[in-house]
Amino acid sequence: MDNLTPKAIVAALDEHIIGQNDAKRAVAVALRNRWRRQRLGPELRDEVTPKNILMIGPTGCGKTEISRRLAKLAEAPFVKVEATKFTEVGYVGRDVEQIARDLAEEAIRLEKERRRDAVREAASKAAMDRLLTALVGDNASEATREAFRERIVDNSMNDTEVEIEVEEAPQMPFDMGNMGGNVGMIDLGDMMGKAFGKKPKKRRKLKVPDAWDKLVDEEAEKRMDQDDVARVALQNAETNGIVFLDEIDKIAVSDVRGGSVSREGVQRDLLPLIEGTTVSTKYGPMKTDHVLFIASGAFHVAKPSDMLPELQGRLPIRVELRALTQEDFVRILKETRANLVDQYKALIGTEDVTLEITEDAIEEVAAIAARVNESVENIGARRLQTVMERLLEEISFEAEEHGGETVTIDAAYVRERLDELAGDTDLSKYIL
Ligand SMILES: Nc1ncnc2c1ncn2[C@@H]1O[C@H](COP(=O)(O)OP(=O)(O)OP(=O)(O)O)[C@@H](O)[C@H]1O
Repeated sequence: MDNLTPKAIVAALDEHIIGQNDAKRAVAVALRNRWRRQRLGPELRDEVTPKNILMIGPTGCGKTEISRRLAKLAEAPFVKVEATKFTEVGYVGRDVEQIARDLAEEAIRLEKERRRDAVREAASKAAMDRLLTALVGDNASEATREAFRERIVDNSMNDTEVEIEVEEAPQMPFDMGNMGGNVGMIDLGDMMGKAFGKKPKKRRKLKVPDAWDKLVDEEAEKRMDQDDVARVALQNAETNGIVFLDEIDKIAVSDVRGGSVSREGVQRDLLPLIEGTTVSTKYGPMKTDHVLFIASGAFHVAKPSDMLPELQGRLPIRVELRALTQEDFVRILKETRANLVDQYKALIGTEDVTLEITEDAIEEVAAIAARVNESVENIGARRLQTVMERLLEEISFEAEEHGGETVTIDAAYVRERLDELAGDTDLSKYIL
């Protein structure tokens, strides 16, 4: 974290996201401010609240991607929520607290992943012991066990089924769907586990690889101090958590009637969460005061000034992201790390086929994506996915018949595969 200066953060984001410099700078500063806050004395530290960000820009231009990458860089718990979800029928006010619970859940997952390495070896050994006993019984000789072990390791038993005893959360005895959003607090398995000293077990028949995964999981869990995991994770969610609130513009316009929940109501419900409140999670109470909120929307119809004043005040940093151009598409295809072109090359490469995509083919793909965005609907860089998939459909389908060959995609091939589709608005609507 010490090395993550704003410049270093922007440089890291640059590897994945083309353009959108204002947004990158804003999130970089927000992240660095957290690090700075940790360095303050206790009195001041509690006063400094995150400067939440409002990202304004059309769909598919990198808003989520920047936020997600930022979280990954900081190893911070991250959740994405559609604000419109809370306007649906059946919504009860407190549902928004589920956002904090989801963040806690994500922090737990991260913390367990972090600790998994330390217990991997011991967990694998114990899992193998249990798997072998399930396969050959308690009384088999060491030689038999070893023979089976080798067969498991070299994947010869992948289709074999085995019955193992696994920990299981019991079925819900009644419909908890009616209890609104607070179900997240209750884990019946956990409760019963605590009440009876351990989780209930159940015999299940699984394929050997699935049984292996399940057993390693269980053995790893056993070796972690769950209370400590919860404590560290909750603290991480509180100080480093990032919530991405998409489609905030859709709840900014004044109310519509009939069935749906008041949009202003949703804004009011979100406020305490953003201002800082304490939410009860199944791991304990979680404070949201220092969670970073990144709200985002296209704001084609509503304007940021249509939001409740209190909410506007809580999203003080405004950044605009611009719609992507054909030139951006070329760069996205060529320059970003693990770009689509490299992905397809690698995938097809596994069939021993060398896939070449020429420069002018990439230019042509970008031009077609831009054209379809203009004529059908602008879905930004997402269009590249559909166009590339269509372009490579035939090669993907037949690849294994061309082992050892080199397949070259040039501009002529791109035009041949896509021109007609791209030129026909009706067809593009369905296919590209
Ligand atoms: N500027 C960019 N550079 C590289 N890739 C991009 C860029 N913008 C978008 N993408 C790619 O396009 C896809 C969609 O982008 P993203 O999820 O960030 O959209 P968004 O702006 O959040 O839109 P929405 O509000 O609809 O969710 C992602 O796979 C992302 O990698």
